[in-house]
Amino acid sequence: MNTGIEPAVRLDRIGKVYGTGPSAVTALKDVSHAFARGSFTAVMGPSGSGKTSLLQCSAGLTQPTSGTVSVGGTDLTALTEAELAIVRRERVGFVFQGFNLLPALTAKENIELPMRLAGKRADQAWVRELVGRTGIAEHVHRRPHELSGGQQQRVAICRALVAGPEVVFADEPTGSLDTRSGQEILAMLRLVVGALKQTVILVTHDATAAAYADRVLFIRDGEVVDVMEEPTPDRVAASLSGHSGSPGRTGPVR
Ligand SMILES: Nc1ncnc2c1ncn2[C@@H]1O[C@H](COP(=O)(O)OP(=O)(O)OP(=O)(O)O)[C@@H](O)[C@H]1O
Repeated sequence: MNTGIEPAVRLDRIGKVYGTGPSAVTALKDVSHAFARGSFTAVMGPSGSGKTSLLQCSAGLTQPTSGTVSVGGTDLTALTEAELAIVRRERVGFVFQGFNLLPALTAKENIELPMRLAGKRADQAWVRELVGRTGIAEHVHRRPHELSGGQQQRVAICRALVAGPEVVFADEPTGSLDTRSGQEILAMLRLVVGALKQTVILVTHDATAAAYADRVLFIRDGEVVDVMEEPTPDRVAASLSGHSGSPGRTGPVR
């Protein structure tokens, strides 16, 4: 199962079709990609290109129509809904644009919530390390409305990491933040990848945000059309504008 070289997430020829008959919409076509452990990947593409579908299939939030998805060597497409729910709670972390913190709970209680829901106690040394690394240690007893947007997103990052997930999915995590707070959050995700060897998959529309990643997957019409290694904001922006014509491949599609 977990053989060291097994990627954090492997997509093998996944397709996703919503609906049936004449109204069917094909969101993903035959997508294959291996997300290496400890890597930071951005997923970019025009509106409706399939980014959210890719993320949802990869995270076990929805099943692909064809192909297989493995997280840490476990084939999610072979699991029951109850088994998938355990994978989502214990092996995958999520960070969303809207933070999704519970307003009645303190920051610390929000961070520890996934563990409580799993009937487990959060490892206090790990919680201290997370809040220390994300710079919110002195705010842990505040409730979300007493924190800035950037601080709330740091809390959400700690919550995503508390169970020691194999992969963290971040869907437009800076979408509701000002530029500076957004950059701090992206730097934080970068740090988490570097210091904690965490695997992060980031969906974004923003070339500057994508450039924090190790590589960028460009999606169009449900297909991976380009992979860029060591992206810079300028190269990402140029590649995005190039996609309105023929895609200029900058790396292998795996
Ligand atoms: N539940 C659904 N039922 C039917 N069609 C859907 C559903 N979810 C997504 N789609 C369609 O699948 C295609 C891909 O959608 P998806 O949300 O994955 O794209 P996206 O790249 O994330 O878009 P955006 O950047 O606008 O969020 C679109 O044509 C969309 O309309």
